[in-house]
Formats: sequence, structure tokens, C-alpha cells
Amino acid sequence: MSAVITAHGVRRTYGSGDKAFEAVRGVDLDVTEGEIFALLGTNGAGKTSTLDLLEGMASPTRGEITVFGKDPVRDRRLVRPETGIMLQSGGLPAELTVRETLEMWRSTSTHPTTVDDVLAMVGLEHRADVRVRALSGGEQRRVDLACALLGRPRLLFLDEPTTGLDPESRRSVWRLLSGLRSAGVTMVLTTHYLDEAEALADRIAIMHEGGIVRRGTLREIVGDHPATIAFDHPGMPFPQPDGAQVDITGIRVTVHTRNLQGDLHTLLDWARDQRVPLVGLAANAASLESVFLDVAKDKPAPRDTGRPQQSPTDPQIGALA
Ligand SMILES: Nc1ncnc2c1ncn2[C@@H]1O[C@H](COP(=O)(O)OP(=O)(O)OP(=O)(O)O)[C@@H](O)[C@H]1O
Repeated sequence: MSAVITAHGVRRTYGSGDKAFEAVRGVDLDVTEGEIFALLGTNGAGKTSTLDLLEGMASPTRGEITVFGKDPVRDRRLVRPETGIMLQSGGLPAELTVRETLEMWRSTSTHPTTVDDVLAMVGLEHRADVRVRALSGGEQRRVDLACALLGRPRLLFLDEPTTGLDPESRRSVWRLLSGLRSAGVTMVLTTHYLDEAEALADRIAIMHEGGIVRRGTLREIVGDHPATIAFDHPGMPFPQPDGAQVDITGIRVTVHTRNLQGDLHTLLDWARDQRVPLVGLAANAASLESVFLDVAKDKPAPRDTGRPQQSPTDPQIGALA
């Protein structure tokens, strides 16, 4: 599979002088043809700033990006007809009907599909003659998606595509995106919904403070992360499994382990032999949520299974590495 997007050492600074703020701090990534690539991260991590650069809406302050082998800013006229963009807030004209809005967008596309086609794809046929201002937030989001699909894109950028949608509508958008992937469309999406990334993404990158701090398939990201065994302190010395990290907060003991089954056995065997109950025992395998929360807490943990992205002296990443 060929790379549809490549980014090397990409940085983005807003403002200048005393007011300069570096929102993207040395991002490397590649997106392969036909995959769904999810960018996750805390608020302000730099997801939208990165997406803007990949979309060619702005040039990086430093670094290089290619989309279909071209520069998305310099070669915009070649790249743009192949891409669909769903921004975080669409800003659609409120007074136009859904159909008028889509007709307007259609007239700007190079090789568009029909308005009826996209209305059916996003499930809004019955709202075609309603003004945009009268739509619910979730329906407006679906019009944003319909606009992004009108040009029959080979590459779709989706910035929080299901924010504001009810659970059933979210699932119908997931089905639509899965179908587009099966048809060969490549997608880059940002989301705050971890279940969305779990359900859809072939690969995930988690951003924090402008850099990618974890990346890989769901299995790779979660597999790199320790499981936990928690229980109330038994009031006497208990076995500390080899290689596990044990935290004690008040009476609560948390064992962080990469050998959940073995260490759980050790603790349970010990408790049985000692006739000690392990009160409040809870064993949890690592999950995308636990990885994400760890990143958000800025906890030290092994960073990123992909290529090195920042110099070892980069202060932001130094805090995480
Ligand atoms: N035009 C701008 N001028 C100055 N700073 C900006 C600008 N746009 C974004 N920023 C800052 O850059 C950082 C990254 O913002 P960005 O919107 O890329 O994050 P995000 O990960 O998409 O966040 P969210 O999940 O909240 O949408 C934030 O600190 C934000 O305040």
C-alpha cells in the first residue's frame, strides 16, 4: 500500500515574537492508502492545527508534508479535487435549505456526485427542503459531512465528525465511513470519542502538547501499556511481583503490571495461603482509555512506537519520555 500522506518534522507556530506559540512540535506521520487514521489527544494538543496543515489550509513553519506525493499548499489545484474536508464547525449559511447548500457546494466540485446521492449517504433525504438554521446540531453535522463527500474524494479529512450526534446517528456515520474505506477512500479523523477510534481506526496517533506521544494499531498502543491490579492494603506485607510497579494511595494498593494473569495468580495464591481477603480486588487489562488518561496526566511512560520525532532535548517530550 502506498503512502497517501507523509509528514516529516512538521512544526506550526502561531503569532511571533513574545506572542509566538508552537502548537505543533515536530510531528512525523504517514497515512497509507485505504486506511482510517485517527488523531486523538487532549484539548489543545494540536490535532486541528496538524489537520489544517495536512489539508493544505496553512504551511508548516518547519518540516515537509506530501499528499498524493504533492505539496498540499503549493500544488493545491492538483490535490484539492481529490480531498474532502469536514471542518470542526462547518459555518454553513443558515438561510439556505439543505438542498440549496449542497447544490452550492456541488457547483465548486470538479467531479461531483449528485445531491440526492449524498443526502441518502448521510440519511438526510427527508430534511432536504429544511433551512439549515432549523436543523438540529447533529443534522447540521451530517450536512457538513455531505459537503465533504460531494466531490467523491479519495482522501477525507474529518475533524470530530460525530460530535453532537446521538448514539444511533454516530453508528450510522461509522457504518458510512467503514463503507467508504471498503471502497478505497483514505481517511484522517480527529475525535474525542475513544470508542470511535476503537471502532473505526486502523491506526491511531495520540497527541499531547504538540507532539505524537503514542502511535500504532489499537493492539500495539494498548499492548505497550501496563494492566492494573488494585485492592485495599491487607495490613501486612504482601508479595510485590517482579517487574511490577506498586503505588499505595491511602489504603488503596495499585499494582501496574505487564503480566496480569501471572501476578494476579501470585497475589491470589498468597491471599489464600495467608487466609487474607483482598478487599475491593479489581483487575483491569490496559485499554485505550487507560493509555489516554496516562498521557493526559503527563505520566512518564514509554513513548511512541514509531519513528523518533523530536530531538532528545525537546522540552515538551522530555517531560513525557
Ligand atoms: N489561530 C491560532 N492562534 C493562536 N493559537 C492558536 C490558534 N489556533 C490554535 N491555537 C492554539 O494551538 C493549540 C492547539 O490547538 P488545536 O485547535 O490544534 O488543538 P486540538 O487538539 O484540535 O484541540 P481541541 O481538541 O480542543 O479541538 C491550542 O493551545 C490553541 O489555543
